[in-house]
Amino acid sequence: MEQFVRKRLTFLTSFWNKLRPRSVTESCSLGYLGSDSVSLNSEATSISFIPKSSLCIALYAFTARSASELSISAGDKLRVLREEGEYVLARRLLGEPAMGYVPAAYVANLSQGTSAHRPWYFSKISRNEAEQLLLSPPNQHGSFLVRDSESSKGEYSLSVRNHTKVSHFRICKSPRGSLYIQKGHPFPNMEELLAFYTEHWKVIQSPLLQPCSPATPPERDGWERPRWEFTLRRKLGEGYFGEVWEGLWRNTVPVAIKIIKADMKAEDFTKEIQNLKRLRHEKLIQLHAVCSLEEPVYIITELMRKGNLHSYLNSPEGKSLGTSHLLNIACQVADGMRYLEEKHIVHRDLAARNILVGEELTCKIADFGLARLLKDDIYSTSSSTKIPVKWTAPEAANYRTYSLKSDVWSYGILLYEVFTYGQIPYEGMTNQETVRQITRGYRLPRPSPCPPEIYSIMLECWSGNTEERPTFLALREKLGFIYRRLLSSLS
Ligand SMILES: Nc1ncnc2c1ncn2[C@@H]1O[C@H](COP(=O)(O)OP(=O)(O)OP(=O)(O)O)[C@@H](O)[C@H]1O
Repeated sequence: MEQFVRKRLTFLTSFWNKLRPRSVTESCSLGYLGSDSVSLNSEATSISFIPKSSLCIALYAFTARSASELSISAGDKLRVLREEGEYVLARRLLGEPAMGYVPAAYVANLSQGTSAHRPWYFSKISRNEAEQLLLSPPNQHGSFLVRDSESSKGEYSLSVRNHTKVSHFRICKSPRGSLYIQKGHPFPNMEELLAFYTEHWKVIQSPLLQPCSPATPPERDGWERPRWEFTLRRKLGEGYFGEVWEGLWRNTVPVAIKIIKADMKAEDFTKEIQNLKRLRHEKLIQLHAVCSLEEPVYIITELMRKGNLHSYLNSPEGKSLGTSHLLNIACQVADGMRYLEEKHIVHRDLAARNILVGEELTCKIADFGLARLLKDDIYSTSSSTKIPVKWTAPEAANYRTYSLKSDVWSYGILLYEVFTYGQIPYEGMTNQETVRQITRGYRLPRPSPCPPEIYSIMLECWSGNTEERPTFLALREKLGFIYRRLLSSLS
């Protein structure tokens, strides 16, 4: 009834307000949802009537990458419905009604006072954090912030950068609520206190020139996903960087999840991630996502159900493959390598153990941990990275000079693995012996199921003269031709 009369008989508003003052809850939540021009003071009032954690402001712009995410602009007001890992589910309060996930680090709780209207208020940061922030770019001499005092609850501290140092001033609160730095010089609110010391900065010998800039947003790119989206199902294997699990993405998409060991150096595995991010080809393992903002880091790639090619060739299913299937595998790997060749990327660890097998004999190249972009067609390393000697060309094993031609040598060894159903090359020989024999001109013998035509390709790959080794483009064409000819002879 009251609502009806208020709405219809607006000229009686002042009378109604005297008779039955409107409830604060009602007016505040309406103000919040319906207007963009809510001042900080009115926010402060409304916050006490709506669960504190739910009202937030966007600190940075974020562009949604999927239908489940919400694009926001810096300054947008949001209602956070729940927190999920590194993301929050939020509803935009103004403009087009929209809801979705945004990174938690991109929003700040309004009850903590972070607001476009009080850019100098940094609420819960510590004295040390304040110093670090003020002393790092883009902050400079005269940058300042107000934070909650660590030692006196309910009071504040003013931190000001003075050239290369930071000075801190306690802002005390009198029993009547006024604020002061110097006893006997109170101000009714923080704005007035700061206005006074901005003008009379000499009193504190620290000029207040500009509010502190917040830290730049944490680096995120389109690959970063919240961890809760992934569930681990079954351990598939283990490598140098950690365990690999079969898992599900959002309970629907099957994926492989590499869980990086906590003691791994970030620079080592980030190389693999960077390579996966910039390469895309149907014969290269596809990166789906990463969870890299906290440990353990997850690298999520497509799931190849039949595991690595070396184990697969040794399995009953692998052992039953005929020559045409083996040739098909060889063609797929050559195709993936041709793509890397085109991009001037040297893999450095091409071997059957680093090829993954999926349904219908799909093969994809994996393990880009050692892959490098070639500057002058040759990559030299002085580091003593563990070398898979039996797969490595002599010039790379002896002098650490890697090139696409050393990958071609490794490809020849991979052909040998394929046509021997996963036998170890140079079986019974040590690494040292292998290098010695190779340098003397020894080459692996032709495996019995291997057609002479394919064996002569292997020998070309193992030419001592790098120039005489074929390119991957030539290998793909030659093997493709032999494969098609074989298929037509079978049909
Ligand atoms: N995407 C995937 N799909 C299915 N199985 C996988 C996938 N990635 C890895 N695996 C399995 O997990 C095993 C370990 O993989 P991982 O890449 O960690 O190590 P690796 O290739 O054996 O060697 P390295 O120590 O050089 O990393 C692989 O041999 C393979 O069997």
